[in-house]
Amino acid sequence: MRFGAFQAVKDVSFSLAEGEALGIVGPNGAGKTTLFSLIAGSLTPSAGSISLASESLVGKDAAARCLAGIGRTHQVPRPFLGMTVFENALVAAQHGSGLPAGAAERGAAEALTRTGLSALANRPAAALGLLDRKRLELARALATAPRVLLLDEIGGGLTEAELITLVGLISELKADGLSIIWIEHILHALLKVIDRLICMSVGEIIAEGDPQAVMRDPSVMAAYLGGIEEHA
Ligand SMILES: Nc1ncnc2c1ncn2[C@@H]1O[C@H](COP(=O)(O)OP(=O)(O)OP(=O)(O)O)[C@@H](O)[C@H]1O
Repeated sequence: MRFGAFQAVKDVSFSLAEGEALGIVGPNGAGKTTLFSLIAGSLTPSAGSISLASESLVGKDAAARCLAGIGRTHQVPRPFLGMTVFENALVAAQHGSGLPAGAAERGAAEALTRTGLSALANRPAAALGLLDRKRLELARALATAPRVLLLDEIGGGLTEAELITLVGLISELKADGLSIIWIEHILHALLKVIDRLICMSVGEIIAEGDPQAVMRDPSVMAAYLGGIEEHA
């Protein structure tokens, strides 16, 4: 992926097994969010291919990829602030799940139950605190009925207790069979969930495999110059 002369993601190749949780770490500017945008279709790569369950996603825009099963949360939650929590989930279900009206409504309600937001369903999104905004960001992604869930630094800014809640929730989604790719700087939270870890640096994958082994990799330590938890 090029931004002018700058190549933000280059020669990155990996696969995700069904039901697998894959973590992605890497210093700021490594190209992690750009990679998500390439998968979700909000950026078009200058070269390369991507497929979901052996069906090519090349040429499909972000809306089509969402319908195909790519759900995404953003680093900074972007709810429709003037809408209620339920309306936010409903819009996501109506536009992203491909389900007929009644089923989309049930899907939205289920996403709120799943994320612990049912009691706040009629609250305006603008009134939510950070953890609930993160929950809503996740609920909106779940309401699109994803097969693959992309989580972009969903743990950032949360207290330790809030992180425990979030990790429990993501673990449940994984246990239900959802395939997950999670970009996260908060390593101890990430390691509780993931099966495999990729480390990116300067647009490339520099290590991949067993999470503990990746964290011990000298090239990963060098990329961080001093440790990941401190970096967060
Ligand atoms: N729209 C854009 N135009 C120009 N450069 C961009 C654009 N988006 C990202 N970049 C650059 O591409 C590089 C990778 O950015 P990206 O946001 O993917 O990194 P990241 O690994 O997600 O970082 P962080 O951990 O800080 O979120 C950065 O140098 C960034 O400045």
